Amino acid sequence: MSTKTWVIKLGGAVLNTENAAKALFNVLNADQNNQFVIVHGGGSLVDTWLKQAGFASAKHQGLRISPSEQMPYIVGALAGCANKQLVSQAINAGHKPVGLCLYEAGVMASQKLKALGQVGKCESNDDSIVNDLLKLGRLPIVSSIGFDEQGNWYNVNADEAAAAIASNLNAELIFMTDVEAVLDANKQPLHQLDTKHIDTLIDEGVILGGMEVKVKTSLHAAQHLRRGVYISSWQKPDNLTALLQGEHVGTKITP
Ligand SMILES: Nc1ncnc2c1ncn2[C@@H]1O[C@H](COP(=O)(O)OP(=O)(O)O)[C@@H](O)[C@H]1O
Ligand SMILES: CC(=O)N[C@@H](CCC(=O)OP(=O)(O)O)C(=O)O
Repeated sequence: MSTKTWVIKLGGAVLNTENAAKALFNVLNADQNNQFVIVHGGGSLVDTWLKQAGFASAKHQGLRISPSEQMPYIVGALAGCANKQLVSQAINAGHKPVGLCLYEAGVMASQKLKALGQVGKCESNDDSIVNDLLKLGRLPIVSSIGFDEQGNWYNVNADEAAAAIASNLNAELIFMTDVEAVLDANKQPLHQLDTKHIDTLIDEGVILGGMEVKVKTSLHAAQHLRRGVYISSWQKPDNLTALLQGEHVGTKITP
């Protein structure tokens, strides 16, 4: 079997369940045929840190409005605490992780929309150290903090960050979130979704918030990568085992 590179995006809520990330890292340890890059969120940790610092935080279409004065807390939570909590669990599971942000992973950022403050969008380039780290047998764990050419920092949605890295690496892409699949209006899991179906479900308000960003980003990635992208749950490590073996678990977003 030829070696594939997989980008696995972990929703930040994985950090709220003790050792949930470690269980996923154990799955990766059992797979010697493939190589892996972890991209992670941490939205719930950012919520907590901003609240503790006395800031109100608002979202627009699933993206956190990120004023400059809040960025030290956002960067601290995502590139600092969340990243290092995952590094800690990866070491404990027997990996040799390296904590990175988008810059080292070869993804430059720029301001998405003035009204959103320091929210960044991804502008990929090739200057990445990820492949070098993979060759050294290291496990890259990438936060979604990005920089532009002037060194300004940005808060990038972690799903968009994962898609940009998967695109750079031409990798398989899995989003591990806190629900087993994208759910329909009756809360039943949807096994497959394409453009038309996604547009309808968003228009009907069935897919919203963070999931709206995730399905739109998945669709864009699936079109760019020309292959299916999966949304599944980190709550069951067996899901990850099955996905790595090519089984269909959760929702497959097709180009
Ligand atoms: N149709 C839907 N199916 C499943 N989850 C949905 C749907 N619409 C909105 N959501 C919400 O999206 C959440 C997942 O998005 P998000 O919190 O951004 O995840 P993550 O942090 O893993 O990126 C779910 O917990 C759920 O509350
Ligand atoms: C711009 C924007 O919305 N950034 C996100 C980055 C973290 C994230 O995406 O975390 P999850 O994957 O856990 O949701 C935020 O500040 O919450």
